[in-house]
Amino acid sequence: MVNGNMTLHTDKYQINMMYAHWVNGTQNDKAVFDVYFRRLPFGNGYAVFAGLERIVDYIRSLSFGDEEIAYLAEQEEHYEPAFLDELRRFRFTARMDAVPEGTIVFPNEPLVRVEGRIFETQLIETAVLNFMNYQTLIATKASRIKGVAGDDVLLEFGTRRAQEADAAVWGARAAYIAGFHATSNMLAGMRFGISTKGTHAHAWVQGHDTESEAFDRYAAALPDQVTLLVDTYDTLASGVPNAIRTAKKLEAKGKRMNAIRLDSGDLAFLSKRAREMLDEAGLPYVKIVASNDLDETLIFNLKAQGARIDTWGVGTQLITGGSEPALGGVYKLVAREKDGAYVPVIKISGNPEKVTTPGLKDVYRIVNRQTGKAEADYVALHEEEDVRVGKRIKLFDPVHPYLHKYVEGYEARPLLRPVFEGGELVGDLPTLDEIRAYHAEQLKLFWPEYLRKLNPETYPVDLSEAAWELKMNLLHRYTKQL
Ligand SMILES: Nc1ncnc2c1ncn2[C@@H]1O[C@H](COP(=O)(O)OP(=O)(O)OP(=O)(O)O)[C@@H](O)[C@H]1O
Ligand SMILES: O=P(O)(O)OC[C@H]1O[C@H](OP(=O)(O)OP(=O)(O)O)[C@H](O)[C@@H]1O
Ligand SMILES: O=C(O)c1cccnc1
Repeated sequence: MVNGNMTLHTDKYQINMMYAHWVNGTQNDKAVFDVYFRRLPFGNGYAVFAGLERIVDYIRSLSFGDEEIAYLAEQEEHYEPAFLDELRRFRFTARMDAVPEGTIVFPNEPLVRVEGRIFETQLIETAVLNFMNYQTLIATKASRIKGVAGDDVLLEFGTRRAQEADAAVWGARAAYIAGFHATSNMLAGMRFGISTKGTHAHAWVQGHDTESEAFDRYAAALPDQVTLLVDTYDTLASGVPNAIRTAKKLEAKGKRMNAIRLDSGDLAFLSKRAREMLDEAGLPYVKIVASNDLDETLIFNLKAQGARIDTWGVGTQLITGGSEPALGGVYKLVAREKDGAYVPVIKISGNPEKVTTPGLKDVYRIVNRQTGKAEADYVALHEEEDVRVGKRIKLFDPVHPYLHKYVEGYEARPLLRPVFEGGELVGDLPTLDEIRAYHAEQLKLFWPEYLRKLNPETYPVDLSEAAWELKMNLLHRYTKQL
């Protein structure tokens, strides 16, 4: 884990901009930033928002101490002593709103909104994105795996392959949010209260004269949690028969063996055959755990092949994001204070997807009262009343505005909730188990078409007419100036 003061866990350009604001006397001007991502990972139809708890921990501990100040002074001779004194007095006094962890989220909607002095709101960009991008990516991958595993047990085994310690520990938490049952990482277990599970490695078997001696000794040491790894030499010829013998000895002592673990070879064939052998030996209660570079595609295929696997141990492909190593979340300025009031700002790009949506905005989940299902997310300017009071609104696709419909009688659920006000945390954060339960509940809000793993339907994220017009007006203003 990155230990100690994380205040300098930021890009140098943030400190440079803070300095330039300070030099120009604009450091107290207010600014509004939106955090969002533009593209869903893994071809999935949704993402699972995670990372807020770490963001909150980080913000609450922000402070430039002697070591940080001395380092900055040494790094940049232009940083004047009075600027460094200002940093010493730094306190986070801004407002932050965010969607709760575990929320199902979509591209181009604000997930975190930060509003306050530019001096503070600029500093935190890097760390906020770092935490949110990684944890949201892993929670989303875990959710895909959970989606195919159904009620089977899912164990997070990734630590040894994670991109270093923080990723392992926070990744284990993200996986748990999305429905994993336990982790092998003891630090994650201790820190977050996630249940921990473990079998044994090949080294245990290799470290004995015979496989059966290894199994018996392990069972004698931990008789209530015996899961034996059966593939060190030959799964069907020696591993499973030896495990059966050990299970019978345990029965004689009034104990029941938990499981065997398969870690190589054809997992469908081996699990079916091992199941038969265990059943024939009168051990129907002994479960089968499988591991070996598993991901959602393999688990789906193994189930389709009729594999008799009860528990899936998933490591590398989960904790690293597998095919997608990063979520591309961004932190964009959407309004700034001018003459005491907010003015919306825009970032223009040749790529229409990269044009930002200006203004202080809220996002609502529009839920159909008849079906209880979410119809669209609706991004509106903060001052707009219609959606808040349930008036008729126009839902249209911002890329193809002619595709539209009107809705009324809906329920509009605000997604952004206050997290900090005046720099103070608003209320308690939910517990990890509350987050996990909330996430599972959230999934029921969506039609299965949006949740399927392969070629899901695109869930609409719409702009209000006012938000769309503001965007178009600013676009035209700046393109005309060019
Ligand atoms: N029935 C199956 N259908 C599809 N993929 C499978 C099946 N059984 C196993 N796999 C996957 O195939 C990949 C290769 O497994 P395999 O055991 O052949 O090679 P390996 O990992 O090199 O084995 P070992 O650990 O003995 O070196 C793994 O990701 C494994 O999960
Ligand atoms: O396969 P993953 O999803 O990453 O799950 C974790 C892997 O870690 C262990 O293997 P080990 O470190 O001994 O390496 P190996 O089995 O790949 O040789 C375990 O036996 C799993 O195979
Ligand atoms: O407990 C296990 O079987 C385990 C833990 C971490 C990695 N691979 C396997």
